[in-house]
Amino acid sequence: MLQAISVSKRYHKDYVLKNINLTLNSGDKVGIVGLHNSGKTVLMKLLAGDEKPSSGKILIDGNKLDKRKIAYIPQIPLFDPILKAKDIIRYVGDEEYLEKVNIDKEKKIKNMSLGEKKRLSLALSLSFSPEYLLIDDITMDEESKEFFLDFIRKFHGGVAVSYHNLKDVWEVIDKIIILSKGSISFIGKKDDIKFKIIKIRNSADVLRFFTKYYMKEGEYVEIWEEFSDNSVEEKLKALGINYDTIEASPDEIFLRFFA
Ligand SMILES: Nc1ncnc2c1ncn2[C@@H]1O[C@H](COP(=O)(O)OP(=O)(O)OP(=O)(O)O)[C@@H](O)[C@H]1O
Repeated sequence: MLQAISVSKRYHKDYVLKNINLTLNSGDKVGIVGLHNSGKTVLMKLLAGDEKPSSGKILIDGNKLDKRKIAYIPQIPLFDPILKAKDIIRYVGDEEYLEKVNIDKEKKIKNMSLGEKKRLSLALSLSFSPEYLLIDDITMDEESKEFFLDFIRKFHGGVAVSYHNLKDVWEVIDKIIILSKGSISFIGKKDDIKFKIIKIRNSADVLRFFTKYYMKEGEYVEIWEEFSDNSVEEKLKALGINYDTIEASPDEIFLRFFA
């Protein structure tokens, strides 16, 4: 169990993370999403033990963080550009780990794509048999991205992957954390973030009855309702108003309510 307990982080006077509480259990696959500058990278660094919180604690199984239990893939891994993959892996293990991440041992860092550097970073951690995998951002070449998504699917420990949308990680995650300006604005299972959009052709009647809901005027009125809630639809039926219902995509929901 990797935990953040009341974690805040500030640089000088500015708080970039505020009172973060989260638990990553073995087997959890969590997508951490947020807009640019919402705090994803800082949170990953703290969970990985690369930086210390200004207040609060990061614990692993109730104890002080043990970095060897965590494979942390930074947003941009930094290696000496003149070295080859085999020179780097030599510090921690043998070249079999390079084969596991499909990296040519003779390839120089300066000739690697960002995705390849991230795969090399993973190879370094694999030698420790990590229990948790933290991947900061999956912006990378398609081959590397597919590699990481597949790795997440097969990994038995706990995974947290950060990104700026849910769509690209949706298939491999089962939980969601949304960061907004350094705070958690949503935490829950994938099923907890379901909304439907009820579309009604604009009419004075509809506006009169539903002023308290989130609406967009135009040709259609849109009313957003949580999936489990049927009160708007029941009211529309009672009033004899025709409507269509569509499911909002997870990213529409994230951007509209939690970003
Ligand atoms: N070392 C630092 N010193 C000062 N401010 C920092 C430092 N590191 C991060 N920040 C600030 O913390 C905030 C959150 O940054 P962070 O990189 O975690 O965002 P992010 O969600 O990962 O963004 P992106 O999607 O662009 O990667 C930003 O305002 C950033 O400028």
